[in-house]
Amino acid sequence: MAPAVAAAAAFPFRLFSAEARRNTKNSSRSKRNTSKPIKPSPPPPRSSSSGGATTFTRLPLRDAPASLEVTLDRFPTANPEMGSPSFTRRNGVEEEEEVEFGGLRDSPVGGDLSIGQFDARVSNLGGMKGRGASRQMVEHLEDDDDEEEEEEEEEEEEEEQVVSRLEIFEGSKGREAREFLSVEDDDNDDDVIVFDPEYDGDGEEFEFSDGIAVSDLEELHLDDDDDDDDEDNEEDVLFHPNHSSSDEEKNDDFFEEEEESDAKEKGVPAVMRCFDTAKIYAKAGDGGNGVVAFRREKYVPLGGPSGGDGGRGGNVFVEVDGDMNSLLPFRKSVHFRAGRGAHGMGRQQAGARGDDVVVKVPPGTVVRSSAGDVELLELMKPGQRALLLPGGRGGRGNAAFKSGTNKAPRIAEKGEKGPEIWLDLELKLVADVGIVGAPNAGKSTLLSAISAAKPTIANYPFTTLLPNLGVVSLDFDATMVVADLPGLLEGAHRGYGLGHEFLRHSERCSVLIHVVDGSGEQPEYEFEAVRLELELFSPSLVDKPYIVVYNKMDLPEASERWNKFEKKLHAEGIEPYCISAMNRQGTQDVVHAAYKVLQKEKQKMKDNEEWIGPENLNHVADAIKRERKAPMNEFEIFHDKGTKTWNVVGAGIERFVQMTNWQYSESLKRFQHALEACGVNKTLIKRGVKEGDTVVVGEMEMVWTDEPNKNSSSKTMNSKDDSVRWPEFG
Ligand SMILES: Nc1nc2c(ncn2[C@@H]2O[C@H](COP(=O)(O)OP(=O)(O)OP(=O)(O)O)[C@@H](O)[C@H]2O)c(=O)[nH]1
Ligand SMILES: [Mg+2]
Repeated sequence: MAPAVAAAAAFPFRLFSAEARRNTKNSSRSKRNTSKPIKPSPPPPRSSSSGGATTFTRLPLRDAPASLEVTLDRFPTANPEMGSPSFTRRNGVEEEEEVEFGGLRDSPVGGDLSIGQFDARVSNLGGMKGRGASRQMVEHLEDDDDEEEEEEEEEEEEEEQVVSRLEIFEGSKGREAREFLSVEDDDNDDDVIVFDPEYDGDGEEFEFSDGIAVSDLEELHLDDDDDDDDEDNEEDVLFHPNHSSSDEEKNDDFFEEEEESDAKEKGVPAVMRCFDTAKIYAKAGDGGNGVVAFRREKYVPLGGPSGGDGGRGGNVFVEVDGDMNSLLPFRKSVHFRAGRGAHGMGRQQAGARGDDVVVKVPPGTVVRSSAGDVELLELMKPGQRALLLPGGRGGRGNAAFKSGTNKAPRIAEKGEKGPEIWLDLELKLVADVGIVGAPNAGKSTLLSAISAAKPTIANYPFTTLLPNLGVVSLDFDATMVVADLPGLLEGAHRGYGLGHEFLRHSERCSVLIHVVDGSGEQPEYEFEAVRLELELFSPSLVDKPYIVVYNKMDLPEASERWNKFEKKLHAEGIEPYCISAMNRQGTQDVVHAAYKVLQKEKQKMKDNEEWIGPENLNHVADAIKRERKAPMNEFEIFHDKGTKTWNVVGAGIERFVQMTNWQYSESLKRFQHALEACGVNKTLIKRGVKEGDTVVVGEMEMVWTDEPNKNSSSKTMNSKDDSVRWPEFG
């Protein structure tokens, strides 16, 4: 049996990466609806401890056309035919140095590639030879998770197919690695050697005449004797397959202009619609990738692994800003993305943390998740700050994988993806007292009479379009906040007029002042109608303590009807006040009465608060953190008989897959070990998985092959390669 087949026996899957498809043009939306039949993939249920509040990026695994599937179907431990490729490092202009490697080699045009245990076929690179293809790939990898680039990607379909294939098989990436190199070299000569099989070296420091020997790095000897100009005599060998420039990604589209068209609500101007509601998108930063690097120092021939960990992604906070009084700023700023962590570097240098993002909201904002309409936070007091989304953990570099038996691990993790979420914000005004009533009743006039507020007053209905706030001072330390709300019409609860837009604000007021227009034809009827509207909108509103104020007593028609009105209300057990808001007559009595009722209400609320206890504002982030700690052996398997697909769903194992960097050869072995050890293979066999069935774990799709199973278990478990390390999540 050929070595390739022998190694394959240890692993019952043929792998193809859904991630590779993500980077393909053909996976774009326009393609999905065309010729290829799409196998429906039932979205596997996810366990979410945040009550459905948080959504994580999940790729449409089975939507991509089958033609793009990259299949790895042989896993040779070594390829004897490969020989020993070499690379040439050019130091300065003339000095040259050659280092020999064995193991991996790739062809610039096509043919067989082998990476560690894999053997894979890259077909027809066409005109995209060598370095050109590498550059293309890097450019698209940078745009990895950027939605805005999708349209551009559609235009460059053909090139991307090549890119997708290369992405799987390349051991290291060209341009970004080179960027890293050049930065280092500017001030520190030649500290780092970046391995790039595609790089032809024109005009830059290093040149590689052939592929990379990823599999045999222990034997690496980079003699530094020629480098007299190297001050610290230290050199790192850096493998960086997916080194994307974090600067570009950082907060680029912070406070992006909102481009999604507002869902038009009939007859309500945008300024009113957005005054107290907003929809925003928040995403915590992804963790930076860990890297594979090896220390190289003069007189230290085997410096050991020195790849640093990636930096943690930035967090998303929500903070109450006392200076804000509406959600209008969110009309323009919809997307809030925290910065991603920087990638790790050689010499065990960890990447920098991503920048945090603080979403500032006015007091009285209720935060809900758009999906599922789950209430997440209620932020009332200025200065309150909640950690909403914690940034992703940085991936570990190869230094972290070093062990007694594997002293030169060639494995590093990708950074963990930061969670993302769409949020509905709703502002409930924080007023102690709300003035309600029919349009033109004199509500704004009353507010202007009792406070320093200057609302617009005019003799026509719906003068007030947005709520006005005023502070009423009774004494040095006795104040209350009063809100004048837009007028209510009959049918307001069904959307007539404007009042219903703002009725919810009155839900938060402790006391209501109900203003009745005394000059109206039937003040009693008006009073009843408004009460009914409040009740229909929310029964809790009518239960609130309220004061009835009969206004415009200076007008003869109002004073004529007062007795009748008063009698009627007395019969209902209500004591109405009569005032002339315009002349400021009787308004102080109303203020004192309202304040008295307010004090009673506050005392009641205080008594209740003792039972509630302090609120944990970070509970959303806590739930996400808990989910991250989910053990790998807690998973569920869903079988779709129609498509012969087995979906393995579990937060732990999916996270493991997401953080696995498939471009390092040892990653597959580690994954293989993980599937075996956490019982996925066993469970699949128990449930009757058949040859050719598809197994989906997170972003990975695999095809099950029966044959190797017979003795796979023992082989895998007895694997001598100790580079397999269990992740320590947290
Ligand atoms: N004569 C007299 N007119 C008043 C009195 N209070 C208010 N008005 C008048 O009534 C009209 C409406 O007053 P506003 O305070 O704008 O009434 P509103 O209830 O705020 O009306 P909307 O905001 O449209 O719902 C204005 O022309 C005021 O001058 C009052 O006590 N006496
Ligand atoms: Mg008004």
